[in-house]
Amino acid sequence: MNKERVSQLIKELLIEIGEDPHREGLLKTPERVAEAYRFLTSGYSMDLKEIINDAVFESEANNMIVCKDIEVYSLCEHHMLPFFGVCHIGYIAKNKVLGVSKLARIVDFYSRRLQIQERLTAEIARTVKDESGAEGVGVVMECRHMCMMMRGVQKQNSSMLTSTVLGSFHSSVATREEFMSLISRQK
Ligand SMILES: Nc1nc2c(ncn2[C@@H]2O[C@H](COP(=O)(O)OP(=O)(O)OP(=O)(O)O)[C@@H](O)[C@H]2O)c(=O)[nH]1
Ligand SMILES: [Zn+2]
Repeated sequence: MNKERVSQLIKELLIEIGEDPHREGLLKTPERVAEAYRFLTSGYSMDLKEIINDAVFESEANNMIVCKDIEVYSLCEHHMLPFFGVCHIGYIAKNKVLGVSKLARIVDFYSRRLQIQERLTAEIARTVKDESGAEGVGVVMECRHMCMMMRGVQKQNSSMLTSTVLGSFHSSVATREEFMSLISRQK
């Protein structure tokens, strides 16, 4: 991302919305916004191999591994407004487990981009499966979309639930139910 070019575009945007980019409070705003967008879209420039960093460990575990309530912050690709919530990931290992932080890093890799929630959910599931070699993966995400809250239809309390199930999570009702019951447990 060219920070100078983005700052210039934000300055022009400020003028178009009726603001004065020369007033004191806005002097550094174009640069701040450019920096914020650099972070919020940093997924485009991340390298998946670097993120995983070979943190895949031999394990005899062949039971279900679940990491729940991973925070998600993304931008909807239609309005470039935030959607945010939590992501739950489960997988059944096949002789290998992923470093647990890598699940959250995979979430950030795909969420720090312009997204729709359905694609984000599917990309996370596919990557967890590919990187861990798991026999099955389930991902459930629950998010609230600012484009539905602060504009448009203005619904403050609705949230969107998406899920992707692959391998044994797809073929076995019992596996899917075990996953759903684990992520529904109260702390
Ligand atoms: N399925 C899905 N839809 C999304 C997501 N994020 C935003 N949207 C929807 O994308 C749609 C875009 O609809 P349009 O009619 O083209 O745009 P709009 O006139 O701004 O729509 P409204 O939001 O209804 O005012 C809206 O229904 C949004 O709610 C997402 O992650 N998944
Ligand atoms: Zn939107």
